This record gives sequence, structure tokens and C-alpha cells, in this order.
Amino acid sequence: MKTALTIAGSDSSGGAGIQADLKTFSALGVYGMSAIVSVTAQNTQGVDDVEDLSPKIIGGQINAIFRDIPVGAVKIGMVSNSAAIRTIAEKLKEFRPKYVVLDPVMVSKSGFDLLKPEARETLIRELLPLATVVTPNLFETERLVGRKVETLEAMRQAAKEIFDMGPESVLVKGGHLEEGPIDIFYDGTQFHQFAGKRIDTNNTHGTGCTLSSAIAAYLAKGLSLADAIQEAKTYIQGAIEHSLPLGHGHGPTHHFYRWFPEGE
Ligand SMILES: Nc1ncnc2c1ncn2[C@@H]1O[C@H](COP(=O)(O)OP(=O)(O)OP(=O)(O)O)[C@@H](O)[C@H]1O
Ligand SMILES: Cc1ncc(CO)c(N)n1
Repeated sequence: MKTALTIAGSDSSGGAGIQADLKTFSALGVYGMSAIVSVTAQNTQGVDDVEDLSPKIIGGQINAIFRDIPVGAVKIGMVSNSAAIRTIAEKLKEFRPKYVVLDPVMVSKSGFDLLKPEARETLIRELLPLATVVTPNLFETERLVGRKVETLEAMRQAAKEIFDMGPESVLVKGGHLEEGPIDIFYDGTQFHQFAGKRIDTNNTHGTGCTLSSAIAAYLAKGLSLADAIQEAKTYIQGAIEHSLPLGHGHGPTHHFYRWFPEGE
């Protein structure tokens, strides 16, 4: 059985965070495990509150998993604060998983800080260099490079600058790009464009979490990074097409293996 671990925050409404990650792993036939960094009280309308777990229990969860079960790939999502980031970085250096997909979650759709702004530098310094691929959206890309990023050309330039911060590769997500949901990949030698078809829906809660955990699942299943991203893009397209009109805000993506013939 292939396995994957998500290190992220809990979303009580089940559309993003740990819950989206585990649903994605399951839909793709991968056994999912989790280390919870922070608990959010949120729904489709926004985040009401956040409570961070201590570095001791974050590290304890990661220890318990790696000391017992092989981990095919790790996905990292909401990491919340500097102490949590340092603990996670330490554990990754200790256990050396083969693949680390880092989604540098910063602010929720409703504007709530899921990463304390003062912890951004720690994320860049401690976690970016440990990533197989880092998957910022346009807003996070702007925060990482310190200027507006609104075109494909600006995404390419930003991807290069983020690559220089130390990850093995970068996928700048264009879900919020005017030209369409086009993502730009850069691995230090060449660019690749992953294009989707824009689905006109309000139900996009958890799209970033779903994409990054699908990449981790496909890496755990043995696909190359380029193939894992391509398949994950197909998965997120289906999960948005079948997204659910639940709640009064942005409804969640839907995970169901039936739409993905290769799902076991
Ligand atoms: N309406 C849409 N139709 C098709 N694909 C989309 C749409 N919105 C986003 N995507 C795709 O979904 C993936 C996630 O991108 P996005 O930029 O929305 O991430 P995000 O902002 O981190 O998500 P979130 O914060 O909502 O979890 C990308 O591959 C993007 O191209
Ligand atoms: C816990 C959590 N992680 C990530 C996101 C970003 O979608 C969110 N809204 N909540």
C-alpha cells in the first residue's frame, strides 16, 4: 500500500486543510496519515478562530508516524507560526522523506492569517529548501517575491526567484489569473505550463489543498514529478467540476474515485 502524510491545519467544515488532504489521498488509493499543526474553527464563509498545537505534540505526531510506518510522500499545508515551522523542519531533516510537497498557505479566502505574517521569513528560510516542489498561489507568490504578480510572464520570473530560495522546483498556481487557471512550473532548467479549463463556480474552498495533496499522492504512487502534477491538475479539475453547493459561502471540492479511472 502506498502512503502519504499531511502536516497541516484542521478545517472543521471539511473542505480544506487536513480533511481535504485525507479525502484526496483516499480518492487516489493512497493510505493517508496526518500530523495536525493547528485547529481552525471555519466554514465555507470564513475562519472564526485558530488554536495552534504545541511544538511538542506536533513533533510527537511526526515521530510516531515515521518510527512505525513508511511514508511515501509528505504534503505540508498550514503551519501557522515560527515554532511549529522549526519543529517540522527539524523532523524532516531527521526522517528525510523522499518527497515533500509544500503548499505555503498564508491567508484564507476571507482574509484570516493562517500563517502569522512574522513567520513568513521562517517559512522561507526553514521549509522552502526542504521542498521537492513548492506550490504558491498568486497572492502567496506576491508575498514571497515582494511585488505584484498578475501575468504569465510575471509568474515565470517569480518562479525563478522562488527557485533561488532553495526548493527543488516551483509550481506557481494561476487559479486567480485572468487568462485562465494556468499553473507555471520551473525546476531550475525549464518551464512547463499546466493549463486547465476555468469552471465558473463559487465552490472553490480547498482547491489549493486538494492540488498539493494530489501531487503528493501521485508521487507516492511512483509517478515522475511532471506526471504527478499533470495528473493532479486533472484531479482538481474534476473535483471543482463536481464541487458541492454546501454552506452559504465558497462550497468545497468533491473527492470521488469514480471520476478518476486510475483511482484504486
Ligand atoms: N475555477 C477554476 N476552474 C478550474 N481550475 C481552477 C479554478 N480555480 C482554481 N483552479 C486550479 O486549482 C488549483 C488551485 O489553484 P488556486 O490558485 O485556486 O489555489 P489556492 O488559491 O491556493 O486555493 P485555496 O486557497 O482556495 O485552497 C490550480 O491548479 C488552479 O489552476
Ligand atoms: C486549515 C486550512 N488550511 C488551508 C486553508 C487554505 O485553503 C484553509 N482555509 N484552512
